[in-house]
Amino acid sequence: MSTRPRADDGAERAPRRGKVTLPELARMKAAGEPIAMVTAYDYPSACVAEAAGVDIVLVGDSAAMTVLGYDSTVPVSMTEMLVLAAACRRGLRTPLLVGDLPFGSYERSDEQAVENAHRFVKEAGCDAVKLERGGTSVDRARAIVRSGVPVMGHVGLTPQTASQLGGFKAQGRTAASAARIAEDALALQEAGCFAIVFEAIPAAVTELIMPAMEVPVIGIGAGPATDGQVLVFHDLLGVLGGRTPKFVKPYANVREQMVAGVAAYVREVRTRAFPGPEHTYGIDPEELTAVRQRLAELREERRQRVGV
Ligand SMILES: Nc1nc(=O)c2c([nH]1)NC[C@@H]1CN(c3ccc(C(=O)N[C@@H](CCC(=O)O)C(=O)O)cc3)CN21
Ligand SMILES: CC(C)C(=O)C(=O)O
Ligand SMILES: [Mg+2]
Repeated sequence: MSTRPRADDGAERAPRRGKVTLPELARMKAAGEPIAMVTAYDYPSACVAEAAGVDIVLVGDSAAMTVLGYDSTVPVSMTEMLVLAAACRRGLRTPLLVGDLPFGSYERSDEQAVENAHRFVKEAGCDAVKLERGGTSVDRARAIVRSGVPVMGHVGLTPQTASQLGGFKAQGRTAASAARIAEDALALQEAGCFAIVFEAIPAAVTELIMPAMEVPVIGIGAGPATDGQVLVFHDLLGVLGGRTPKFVKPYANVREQMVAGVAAYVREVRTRAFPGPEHTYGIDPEELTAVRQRLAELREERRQRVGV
């Protein structure tokens, strides 16, 4: 029947019909079916998202911190993002694939924004792109949509400009800040964004804005009122260890398992318990005799050449 990849724990939801599209996401919002989004940064994480039945995969610029080791999202380049996005594409069939435009790749002009959006589509096979903030980003979003590429907006805590926001801190905790978030979200919606991420916003503020939102809103630290949720792959699986944002729920502790696995390997290398016979190639005894003879001949030839 279905040739769709399946999670092997059997705990997965009902099989889905096919590729997730923009109309499908709009239908899910209208039907009140929550949208599940996760980040991915490479082929294995994309394969996991596919097998788990995720609706939207975001190649997040959080890659700067989760897989490249930077201490903010600012340094990651378009070139780096394209490598990661293309790897994700090769692991995905079903979810919508969104490329996160990195800091510096869309602010300069509509032309720059359209060019880099097209690179995500043409060079990495993305279905859509995401950009941060209101203000000039609203014009960039409009330009990219008009150029034929779907755009996801992102308001609230916008990590690319976190220094202007006082760091990685929740937003919308004053009337002025909450009103600004609402205005930015509405402007992005009017610019043609097919969905908007709300990040690190009080749940009560999200609830007040939601009735005005006609496109799907995907929350991360924005409470339960949104149309869907997104988390960073490495956070929800506990790949990294160390501090995680307040909104993260750890569903696994993969780092512990990875360290234990590598440590067990190191132990067995040192005790020569690995490799065992089952990891070792055999050879036909007659061939082995011929090998022995041939090596003896080579040794003899070498002795005569070099002397000794
Ligand atoms: N691994 C990872 N996960 C993320 O969700 C993520 C990144 N990296 N990198 C970019 C941003 C940074 N993010 C963050 C980081 C911290 C908080 C947070 O909850 N901060 C606390 C403490 C702030 C403080 O120091 O006062 C808060 O209560 O707001 C939120 C979002 C979200 N993004
Ligand atoms: C957390 C999501 C929304 C993001 O922008 C990222 O991972 O870069
Ligand atoms: Mg991002």
